[in-house]
Amino acid sequence: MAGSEASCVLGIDLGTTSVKAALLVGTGRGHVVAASCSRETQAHASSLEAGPEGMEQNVRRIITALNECLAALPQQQLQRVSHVGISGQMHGIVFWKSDQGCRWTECGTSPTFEPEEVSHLVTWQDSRCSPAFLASLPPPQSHISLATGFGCATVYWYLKNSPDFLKCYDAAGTIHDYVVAMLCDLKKPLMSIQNATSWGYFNAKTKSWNTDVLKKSGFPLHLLPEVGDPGSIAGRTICAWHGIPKGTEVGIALGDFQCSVYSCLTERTDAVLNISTSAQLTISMPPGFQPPETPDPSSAVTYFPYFNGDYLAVAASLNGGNVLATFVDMVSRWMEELGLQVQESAIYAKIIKAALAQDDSKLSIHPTIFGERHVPEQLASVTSIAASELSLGHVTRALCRGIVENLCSMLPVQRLMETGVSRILGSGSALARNEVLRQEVERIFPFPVVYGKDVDAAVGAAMVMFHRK
Ligand SMILES: Nc1ncnc2c1ncn2[C@@H]1O[C@H](COP(=O)(O)OP(=O)(O)O)[C@@H](O)[C@H]1O
Ligand SMILES: O=C(CO)[C@@H](O)[C@H](O)[C@H](O)[C@H](O)COP(=O)(O)O
Repeated sequence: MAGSEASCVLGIDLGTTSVKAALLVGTGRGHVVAASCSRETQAHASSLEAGPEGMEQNVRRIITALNECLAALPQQQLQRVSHVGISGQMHGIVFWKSDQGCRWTECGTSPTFEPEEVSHLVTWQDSRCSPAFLASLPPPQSHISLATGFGCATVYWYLKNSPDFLKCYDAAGTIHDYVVAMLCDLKKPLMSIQNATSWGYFNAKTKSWNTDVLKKSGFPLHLLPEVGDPGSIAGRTICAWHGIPKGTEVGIALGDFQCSVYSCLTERTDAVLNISTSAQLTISMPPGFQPPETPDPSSAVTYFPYFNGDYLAVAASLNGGNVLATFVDMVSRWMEELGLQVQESAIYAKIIKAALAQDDSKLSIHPTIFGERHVPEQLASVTSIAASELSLGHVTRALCRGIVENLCSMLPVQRLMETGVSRILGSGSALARNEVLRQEVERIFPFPVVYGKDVDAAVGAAMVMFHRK
C-alpha cells in the first residue's frame, strides 16, 4: 500500500560534505524509498582559535542545506510523516545557548528554525589536539582510544587554550544532536550511546560518562548531554516543519556509519564498506560480544555500539572520498594558477573517465594525507613513479586503489575470511559516483560486491524509526 494514505518516515543524514534526506513509505511487505535528496553544505569555516589545525563548519550553512533538501521533497508525503530519524557525522561537537539555540521563522508555507547562539561545529577532521596534548589528558575509562576531533578532547582543548569560549555556552552535542534538540525544544540535549562513545570518556558498557575522571580535571560536566539508547525517541516536533506535522516523533540522533550499515546489512556473513568523506569497513560482532575494557591504541580496528546491545568491529579510515576531493581541489587550483577555470564536478567526470581508460598502473599511492588515528604521523607517499605513468588516468587509478588498499590494510581480507564473510555491501556516495573506486573494490575483495544508493545513512536512520513503528 505505497498509495496516497500510507504513512511516511523521514530519514536525515548530516554528513561531512552533504546533507541527505530520504522518505520511506510503508508497503504491505516492508518499505520503499519514495523520494530522496542530497545537498552539499559548503560549510567549511576558518577556525579563529585553532588556526590551520582547526576543521570547523558553519552550522547555518548546514541548516540551509537541510532546509533546501526538505524543500525539494514532495509536500504531500512530508505531511504524512509519522517519525523522523536523524544521523550524522560522529565525534564532532557544537556548542549552543540552551535558551537561544535557534529561532523559528516562517519559510514559504511552513515554519523552520534558524541557528542563533551557536558555535561552529568542530568536526572529526579537526587536528588541534596534538599527540602530546592528548597524552597530557587524564586516561579515559573507555574501550575507545581518545583521538583529536573527539568532542571531549575538543572541550579539553578549549579549557586549556580558550576557556572564555566555553563560558559563552551551556549546551553541546553533535550536529545531529543539535538538530534533534531544536526540533523538539530539548532544554538538555540527548545523545545516543553511539555518539557518546564517539566523544571519548564514555563507558559504553555502563552507558555512562567518566564523570569522576572528568570532574577531577575541571571538565565542564554541564556540557555533557544526557544519554539514551539508539532507536529510542528523543521528543516530538514543537512546530510543523516543512509540512511535517507538529508533534511528530523524532528519534535520538544516531551515528552515520551505524545507519549506513543498518540500511543494508542483513546477514552476519556480510561486511559493509562505506566510502563517503571518510571510509569504513565493518563487520558485525556476535550477539553478547563485549569489547576489551581497555583499547589497544595501535589497533586499526575499533568496536562501536550498534543497536540492541550489539557491536560493530570497524576500520574507520580518515582517508576516504576526502582524499579524492583534495586531489580535485588541487587540480582545480593548479588550473586556476595557469589561468583556467573548471568546475570541480567536471574535473571529477574527467579524472574518472581517464582512469577507466587506464585499467592498471604500477604507480603506488599510499593516500593517508590526513593520517590515521592509530598512526597519526604516517602521512601519504607515492612510490614506483615511472615517467610513462604520469597521466591523470594513472594517478587517479593509483589514488583510488590506494584508498581501498589502505582501508583493507586496517581490516585485512584474511580476517574477513576467518570471520566467515562471504559478501561485501558497498555504500556511500563517493563509491556510488565513482566507477574506478568500485572497480578497485571488486579487484581487492575475493567476495561478490553489492552496492547501495548514495543516501544510505539517511535511509538507515529512517529504517530504524520505521522498525519502531
Ligand atoms: N561529482 C562527483 N563525482 C564523483 N565523486 C564525487 C563528486 N563530488 C563529490 N564526490 C565524492 O563524494 C565525497 C562526499 O560524499 P558525501 O556522501 O557527500 O559525503 P558525506 O556523507 O560525508 O557528507 C567526496 O569526498 C568525493 O570523494
Ligand atoms: O570515525 C568514524 C568512526 O570511528 C567514522 O566512521 C564516523 O562514522 C564518522 O561519522 C565519519 O568519520 C564521518 O562520516 P562521513 O561524513 O564521512 O560519512
